[in-house]
Amino acid sequence: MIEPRPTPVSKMVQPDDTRPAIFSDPVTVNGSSSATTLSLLADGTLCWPDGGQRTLTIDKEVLAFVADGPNIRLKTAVETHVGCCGSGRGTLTRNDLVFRPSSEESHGLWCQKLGEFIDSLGRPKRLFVFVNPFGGKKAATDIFRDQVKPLLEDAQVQLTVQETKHQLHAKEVVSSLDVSKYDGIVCVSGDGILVEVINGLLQRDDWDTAIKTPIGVVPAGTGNGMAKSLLDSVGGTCAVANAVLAIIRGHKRSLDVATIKQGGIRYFSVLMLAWGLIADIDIESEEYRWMGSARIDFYALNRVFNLRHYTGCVHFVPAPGFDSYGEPSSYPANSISKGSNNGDQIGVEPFNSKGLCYQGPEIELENLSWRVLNGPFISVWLHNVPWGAESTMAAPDAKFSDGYLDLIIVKNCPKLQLLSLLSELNTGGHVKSPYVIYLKVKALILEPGPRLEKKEKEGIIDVDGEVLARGKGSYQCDKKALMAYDKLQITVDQGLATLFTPV
Ligand SMILES: Nc1ncnc2c1ncn2[C@@H]1O[C@H](COP(=O)(O)OP(=O)(O)OP(=O)(O)O)[C@@H](O)[C@H]1O
Repeated sequence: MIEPRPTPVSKMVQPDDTRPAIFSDPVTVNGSSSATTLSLLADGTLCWPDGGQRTLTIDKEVLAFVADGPNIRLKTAVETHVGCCGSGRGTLTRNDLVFRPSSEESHGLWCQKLGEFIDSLGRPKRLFVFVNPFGGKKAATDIFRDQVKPLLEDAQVQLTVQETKHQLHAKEVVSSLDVSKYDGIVCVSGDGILVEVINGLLQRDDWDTAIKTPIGVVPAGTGNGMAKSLLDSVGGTCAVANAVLAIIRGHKRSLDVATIKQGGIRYFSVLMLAWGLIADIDIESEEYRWMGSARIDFYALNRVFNLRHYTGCVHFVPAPGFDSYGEPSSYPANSISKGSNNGDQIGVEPFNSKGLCYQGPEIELENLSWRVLNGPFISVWLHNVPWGAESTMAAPDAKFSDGYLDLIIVKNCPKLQLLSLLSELNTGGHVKSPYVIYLKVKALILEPGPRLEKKEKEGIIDVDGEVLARGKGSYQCDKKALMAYDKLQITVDQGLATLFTPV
């Protein structure tokens, strides 16, 4: 949470006069009667003596500056540390630091030097923002108005805001948006809107340039796995203000995109795919939504005590160092059967109205070294980033752009041990269990089969929190899904998408 404060915040540090200054001149700070020397150092630190040496780092702490008559007003957001040694991340305090240069000429030079430095940081100036009023606790509209907009306005970012009106609205908008008018697209939502944006960008005929548009995520849904993964990767808390500051600062990182393919249908995933226990808990517990967040724990217990095992197999291309898992096999090509697209799903057909969409990575799958793990399985889980939700660290070793997906498999596991490893999902400790197979893969073919205990019942395949396929006799199997409960292929394109990221 960012707290506005009446008094300026800057850091007091030991004097360090050895760093070169770009510009240095006498000023008065915050209405003080005595002048001091303010210096802008080459690394973007502003420092001035005031009892001790005070500093502000432009990249991290200055949102923008405005010329305010004879004064210059710096809009700041400074992290203040509480507790011993100042370790860890603290709270953010928003503030203005006002200084008055000694002359009109100096005022002009300060504006020029500050402007040049901020411009060199490559920060976004124009953003297209999606707000999903229906995501999570239906708080995204308030979060945007109270926490996101004020910060972006302080940072002088021009905003074009679109509230999503229905499912797939974000995908629709993005598929024809003039992305050249924006320096990024921001999702004030859960992961669902992010996934729509990725799929919308990749269904354009100019997908190869469109997908380079940086995407920002502000946690305002139920599943905020991507925002949590980004913020946790730098030791930050998954808070709205931290996510917005990361967007303002404009640092970027690339993100692997997985292409899930069945027949002519493609779906682009950036978070995870689940089949078996996790998918069943995630999707079937919807029925107990009235219980609030307890529904997941309640339904997980239910599922463990009435445990299902799914027959089928997982063919995979292991990452280097993981080639001892499973048995050698060959590319089980030919029969990736036709999907069941009913036209109102998120997936992408290989052709759009004008031409060709993104087809997935160009990999000669038949030339790779395939291996296979045969069922029955309790759970098969594929993860692109560490966190699947704010409290689920599914794949602690997952990296944003290593070009691999983390595969987490549970086959045989006694029920008590299964409960214990589910309880460790919030720390990632489950992957150390002897009952968990944890490896990295470059490509995967999933052949889902029926339940061992009830051959007439099949399962659900869950991708990024949405149902991708519903087998016979599964939960709500009369509802249409994008793909058939049949063989599907997953490949990874290393670093295809770009995210705004904290550093
Ligand atoms: N106006 C709307 N009405 C209904 N659904 C919408 C609307 N706008 C977007 N959606 C859908 O809401 C879904 C959830 O979006 P979001 O990413 O914000 O939240 P989430 O945390 O992933 O999911 P949820 O909170 O529903 O569990 C998306 O699939 C999106 O298509």
